[in-house]
Amino acid sequence: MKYEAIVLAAGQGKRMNAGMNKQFLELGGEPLIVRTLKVFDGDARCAGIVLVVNPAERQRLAQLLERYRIRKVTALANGGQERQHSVYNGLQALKGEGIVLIHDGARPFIRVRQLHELADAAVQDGAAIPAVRVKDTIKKANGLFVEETIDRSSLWAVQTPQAFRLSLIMEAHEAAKRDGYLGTDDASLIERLGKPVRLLEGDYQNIKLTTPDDLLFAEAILASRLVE
Ligand SMILES: Nc1ccn([C@@H]2O[C@H](COP(=O)(O)OP(=O)(O)OP(=O)(O)O)[C@@H](O)[C@H]2O)c(=O)n1
Ligand SMILES: C[C@](O)(CO)[C@H](O)COP(=O)(O)O
Repeated sequence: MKYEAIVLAAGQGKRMNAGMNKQFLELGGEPLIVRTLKVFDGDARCAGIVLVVNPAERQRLAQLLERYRIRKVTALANGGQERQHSVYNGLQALKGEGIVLIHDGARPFIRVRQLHELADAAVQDGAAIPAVRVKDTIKKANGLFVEETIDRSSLWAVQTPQAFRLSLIMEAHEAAKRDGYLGTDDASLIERLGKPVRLLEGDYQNIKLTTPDDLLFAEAILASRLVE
């Protein structure tokens, strides 16, 4: 079964501190956002991509799509103040049926195999997200003093793309908007409706480029993939 994708590129990249939206930073000679879009564009099961952009960067992104011959972007939607608002705007460009994969433009190392696993799981269960087991010991603190150590055996670090039945994620976003709820991912909007979200084993290499250190990790991942 095919799916549609929403790829988010409308952040500011403040934590990257690059003086520009991090989506335009070059990784192995190609802009980060291009690397991310290419994964979806090259997947036969991807029916179309809604790319969510800052209005001021619309033209620059449209030029990149032309230059790198990315053909599956069907719409450019305007981003919002927070990530959740950007996703909401992206959803408005889709019809309320089928499966949607919502992905951070800043995660270029997603594998096509995982896109398919997520889409298939969303067909079955309505909502499916990739996640990796937390490796560090996690402590809850009050200021700089430890309050407690959290049992990590049930803790997962969640990634994107997050896959949903379109009607379900639209309902969840409408409810969040109505209630003034702001989450840091899309699955949390489903959780608050009391509906199940399935976890799929993710990939530690599917990093989000957030701070300058992540550029070093990204170069290493890229180099390792060139020899695959
Ligand atoms: N209002 C927003 C905020 C974020 N994003 C996108 O959501 C993804 C994940 O967000 P994050 O890594 O936090 O990116 P930024 O918001 O760009 O970074 P920062 O918080 O450091 O400014 C990114 O691909 C970003 O472009 C978006 O489309 N619209
Ligand atoms: C959705 C997300 O990628 C899951 O890990 C993440 O929460 C988005 O990034 P942010 O830094 O929380 O905005």
